Amino acid sequence: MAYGDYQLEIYLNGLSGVLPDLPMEFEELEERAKAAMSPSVWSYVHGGAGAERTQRANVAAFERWGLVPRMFVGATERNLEVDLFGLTLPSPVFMAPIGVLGICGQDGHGDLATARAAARSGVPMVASTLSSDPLEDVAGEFGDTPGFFQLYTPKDRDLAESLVRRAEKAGYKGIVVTLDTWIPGWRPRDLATSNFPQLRGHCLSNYYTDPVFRAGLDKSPEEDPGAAVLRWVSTFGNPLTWNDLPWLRSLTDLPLIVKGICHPDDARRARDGGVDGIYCSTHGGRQADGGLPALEVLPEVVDAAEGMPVLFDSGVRSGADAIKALALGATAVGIGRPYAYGLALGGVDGVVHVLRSLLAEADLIMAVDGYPALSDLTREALRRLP
Ligand SMILES: Cc1cc2nc3c(=O)[nH]c(=O)nc-3n(C[C@H](O)[C@H](O)[C@H](O)COP(=O)(O)O)c2cc1C
Ligand SMILES: O=C(O)C(=O)c1ccccc1
Repeated sequence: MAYGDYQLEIYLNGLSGVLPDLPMEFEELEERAKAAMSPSVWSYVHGGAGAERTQRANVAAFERWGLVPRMFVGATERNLEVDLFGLTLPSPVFMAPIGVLGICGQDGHGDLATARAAARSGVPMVASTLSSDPLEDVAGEFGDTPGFFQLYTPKDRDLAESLVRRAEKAGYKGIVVTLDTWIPGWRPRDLATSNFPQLRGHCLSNYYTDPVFRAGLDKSPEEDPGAAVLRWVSTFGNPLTWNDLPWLRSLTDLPLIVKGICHPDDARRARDGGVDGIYCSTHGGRQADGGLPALEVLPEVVDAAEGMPVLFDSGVRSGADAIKALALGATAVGIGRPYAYGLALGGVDGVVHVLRSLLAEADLIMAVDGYPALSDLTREALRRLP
């Protein structure tokens, strides 16, 4: 079945009087998610760093590129399959790590719901270190869809190693190390309401179930939650330098992907340091304001990666956006906030709807514009607007 068939399914349902109960447009998705979320969760998910200029720039950057339509191609069959780290994925789309999925879901188990959506849609989830359910339970819901584990490298190296061992055992297919969040960025919205979910004990399940983390506590997190949170604060973010890359690399034989790379020199150095994938991202503008949009730096990062896979996120809101990132050289494109909104609105169904809609649009653009294969989507297919 082609991804674009979701369109026919929706129209046919309409003939029997059933209209989609989930939004078909991003603006409506956002609006309805806002109503479904508590004000604090909405602020945390929707907000970003500073005046949120980087966040807006990430989205706006897609407007500066346009795909050139090609005719007489007869693109009746599209192939969206992509090979990544020895896996064949059904599409070049994945769910970016989001550390508060637990509290986005209505039952407090949004990480599990997202993993179920991965199982149903075939779209891999990159599970965050910050999770309301342990990484083992999350992986238990993946079905046949591969999953990746995102590591926030703690200062305590034994804890880092323990988390990676657990991820390996649980069957994750790669480790994504996030480099841009060893310290939280300046977020005025959340500062104004002292809104930092982790400090209130949310989403720390991977730590609280970890033997190394627990061994560092006098009392268990159940007995003394306050002390456990303070221990988390003291170990959360390791300000890694290039000197730490050999150690990171030595942690696992799984594919190692570094997230937050936006400079070609950093991409080259990471490549030389033995990573398996580069993840170009500005963390959705949540960490630093006043920066370039991720899409702008993607081509130079791709060039520097010299054929190594480049994952991309930040600002992707539609199938059209995904197509542009792919044409600029991304191997796979990460969806962030949109699926968290889908989760808040409709649980597993909401996430699946957001993913299927995005993939349907991407597939239909490849059909309409005559680019039936991912390999047809090159920089030559795009024109830069003045
Ligand atoms: C609420 C929220 C929590 C996030 N938590 C994490 C996280 O735990 N680990 C991580 O690497 N990135 C995290 N990110 C960043 C995403 O992986 C991704 O880079 C970002 O959402 C992309 O921007 P976009 O959502 O605007 O497209 C988070 C993003 C959001 C919105
Ligand atoms: O909110 C985030 O984007 C995020 O990933 C994070 C995680 C821990 C501390 C600060 C930010």
